[in-house]
Amino acid sequence: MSTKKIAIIGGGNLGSAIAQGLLKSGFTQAQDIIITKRNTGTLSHLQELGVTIEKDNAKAITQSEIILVALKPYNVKEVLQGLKSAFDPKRHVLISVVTGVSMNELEQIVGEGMAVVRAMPNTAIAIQESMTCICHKNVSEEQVTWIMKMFDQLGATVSIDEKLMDAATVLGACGIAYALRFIRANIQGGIEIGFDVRTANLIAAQTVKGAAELLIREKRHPEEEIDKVTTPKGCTIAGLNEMEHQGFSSSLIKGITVSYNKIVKG
Ligand SMILES: NC(=O)C1=CN([C@@H]2O[C@H](COP(=O)(O)OP(=O)(O)OC[C@H]3O[C@@H](n4cnc5c(N)ncnc54)[C@H](OP(=O)(O)O)[C@@H]3O)[C@@H](O)[C@H]2O)C=CC1
Ligand SMILES: O=C(O)[C@@H]1CCC=N1
Repeated sequence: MSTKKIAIIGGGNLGSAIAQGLLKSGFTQAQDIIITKRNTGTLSHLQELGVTIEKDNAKAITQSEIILVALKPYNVKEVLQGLKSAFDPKRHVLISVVTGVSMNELEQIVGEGMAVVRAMPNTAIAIQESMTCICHKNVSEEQVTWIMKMFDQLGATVSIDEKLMDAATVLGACGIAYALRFIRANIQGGIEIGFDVRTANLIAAQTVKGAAELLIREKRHPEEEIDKVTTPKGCTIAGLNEMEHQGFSSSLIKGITVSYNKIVKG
């Protein structure tokens, strides 16, 4: 358990999910989390758990050591500029989960020499099942150890070069939406061939979980596992080939590159 106080600036979808994951993990106690947003009404579920809800960002920052910024990319610079005087490079570590804003840009806004971390988690962080990619600047060894320990409580963590952060955003953070859409399509198909929606949901989700676990636990390549399922002249290969004729893999690869270009080119 950590006693460092964490301020989450921007308690929206991801900011709240991080607070939930931190509480579930036991890494941080509710009294050591402050979460901010302007319309605080949506944070009552966290308030009930003992988290401090705050409208005043500067107050949250001065009361904390770890400042986790989960604002939208379009207002993060303006909001942080207004908070510059609240930041203390000797005391604070700034962790940004904001898409497309570099560590240099963040450092320029909050102050030269500030310990800056970029982390790219996904919304499964709420249940400690995130994939989080991390890079950092001006961060001491002790701070890195602490940060990795925190994110390790919230799922899997990998350190990457900052130049891969946009790619990490697409594959890991957007990726959860792509995976969910895949599951939804399976549910729709499952209903068409006879299942009620709840049963189809369970079968589709557990099947995807099992497939993922085979890759994660056994460190296998997908095609190695697919080969075990595709009986010659069987129904799996017939379905798979039809999916490929319809552009299944191609549509995913194209979607991923469009998503990436949206971050890089705007
Ligand atoms: N959602 C996701 O799955 C992921 C998102 N990200 C990144 O995380 C960031 C947040 O995304 P997401 O949570 O989806 O966005 P949200 O819009 O849900 O959250 C942003 C929050 O910031 C609050 N906010 C706006 N202005 C201020 C302010 N001046 N002070 C304090 N809070 C403020 C807003 O609430 P209010 O208007 O009430 O103030 C809002 O709830 C983005 O940069 C996104 O790119 C990264 C990975 C995954
Ligand atoms: O869609 C978005 O822009 C954000 C970034 C990653 C997930 N959601």
